[in-house]
Amino acid sequence: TMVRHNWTVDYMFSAPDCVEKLIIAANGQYPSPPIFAVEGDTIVIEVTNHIPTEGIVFHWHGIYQKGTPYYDGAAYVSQCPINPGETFTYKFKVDRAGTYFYHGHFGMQRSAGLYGSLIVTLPDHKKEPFSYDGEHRLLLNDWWHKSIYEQELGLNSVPFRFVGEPQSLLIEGRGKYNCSLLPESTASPPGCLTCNASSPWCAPHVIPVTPGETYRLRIASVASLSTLNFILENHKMTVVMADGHYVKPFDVYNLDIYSGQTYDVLFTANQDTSKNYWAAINVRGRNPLTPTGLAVIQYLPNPATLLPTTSAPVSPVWNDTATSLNFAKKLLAKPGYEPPPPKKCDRTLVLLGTQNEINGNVKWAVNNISYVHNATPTIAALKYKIKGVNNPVPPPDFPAESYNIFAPPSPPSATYGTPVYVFEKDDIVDVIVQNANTMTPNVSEIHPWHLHGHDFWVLGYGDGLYNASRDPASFNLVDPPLRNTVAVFPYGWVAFRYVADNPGAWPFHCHVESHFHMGMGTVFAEGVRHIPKLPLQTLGCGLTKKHL
Ligand SMILES: O=C1O[C@H]([C@@H](O)CO)C(O)=C1O
Repeated sequence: TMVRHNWTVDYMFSAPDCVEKLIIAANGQYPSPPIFAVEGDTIVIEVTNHIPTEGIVFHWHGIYQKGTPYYDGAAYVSQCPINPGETFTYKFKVDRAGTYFYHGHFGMQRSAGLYGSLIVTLPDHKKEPFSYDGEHRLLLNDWWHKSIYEQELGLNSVPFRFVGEPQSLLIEGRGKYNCSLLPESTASPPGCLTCNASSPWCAPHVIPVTPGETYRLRIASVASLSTLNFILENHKMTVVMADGHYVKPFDVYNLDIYSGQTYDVLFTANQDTSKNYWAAINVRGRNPLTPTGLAVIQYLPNPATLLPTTSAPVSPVWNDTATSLNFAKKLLAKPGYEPPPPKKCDRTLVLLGTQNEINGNVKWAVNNISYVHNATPTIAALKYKIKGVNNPVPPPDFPAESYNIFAPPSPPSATYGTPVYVFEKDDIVDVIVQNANTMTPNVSEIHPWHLHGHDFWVLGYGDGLYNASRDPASFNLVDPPLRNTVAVFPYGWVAFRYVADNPGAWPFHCHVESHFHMGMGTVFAEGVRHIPKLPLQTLGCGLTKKHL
């Protein structure tokens, strides 16, 4: 079946947390419209860019794009941005049921609010290995009051101005900023809107449940910066899926979700029916300065306005990495439902992620290359053999086994580049992402790494510097979980395996919006000879014009 949408994308004033600001939205809706499809459907989205001043693209996060790598929606990797006034049609198949989402993938458009849910359900003749009575979507994110243009300028300024910790946390696009914290001068519109029950912006998101019934929550994080910890007050959750793949079910009272990840969890409304409860998110992984994001679990027939009288649920302390790692290690593939990985790899790539400095600018780099876009999309450069686009060729290997990951880079040693790691079609590739100290002594940050066009098996995590002769022996080759985004913990490494069976050019990057914007990413490509003819509408920028 074809699932068709027609979207017009524009700027819009919006106040998701009661404070008005500029956002980007499709069809004047925030979050942008949800897409519902059945496994095997073809999704057709006709997008008109109504923004007068900038191009846009849409990335369909977690969708393989087999045979349509040019519709992956990564600006300057898989296509030219859609110019102001242009109409562009995405057309791709969704081949695996699960909880997904989409978002803008040009500049920091995701942080401007350009995202929505993409829910793929099973066809009638297939059944989930679990049962439930109803379901709810929960798109989670962190929120700033500055526009992405001010944020972007700050990131590119000398001295550096970081985006800082978010002002609010949102659940399904709703949150509530503590307006009393705003300076007097900005407390009138367009600043803080009146926070009262009659203002639709200031009401929390509501999750209605019938007592006794079991619900599936489709949780997705599109956060710009924060690791979020999700809690259902008083309710136990059973984790059943991660990034659209079945896991061995296990119970939790809270869960960490990194930007770019999704979880499907089940819970039963089995608490005191006279009350409503909080669904909550807190920041973990960074010293939090942001109040808890809250939604209401409404036990019907209680009114949604019956707010819990309890205080906001509390998450494990932000820097308790052992708890995060413990949760990460509980995620194992459900046997019989997910394929195990191939037993051996053809190639191992070790990638070192560092914070760095280039001409006074704070940057992030992968193997000392800080990623910058080239005006010619990588997929076009590969397909049409346009030289000089993806440099350096070949991109560098891991700098040195003797690199000191426990100290700031010394001397800062990154350069700008537009690398592409090219693999043979069907190569089995192991990737080790090595974390290190930032420019600040004794600081190493969490990074959620996302690969386009693929899922990968998460083979293991380790502390300190990866040891190629010792560590592979510890890899889980029996039941590692499949996913598209995985966190690397402070001063540690993460290893995953994937099969390069999807001809195309696929970004591999930190899903923290500012970090990717500051260069923390690279591109993998495979099966270059098999890349299909590129639709004209994806071209028309950089040297592709000359080529055409
Ligand atoms: O990219 C970042 O920059 C700051 C800090 O490292 C320098 O101000 C921070 O916390 C980041 O995640």
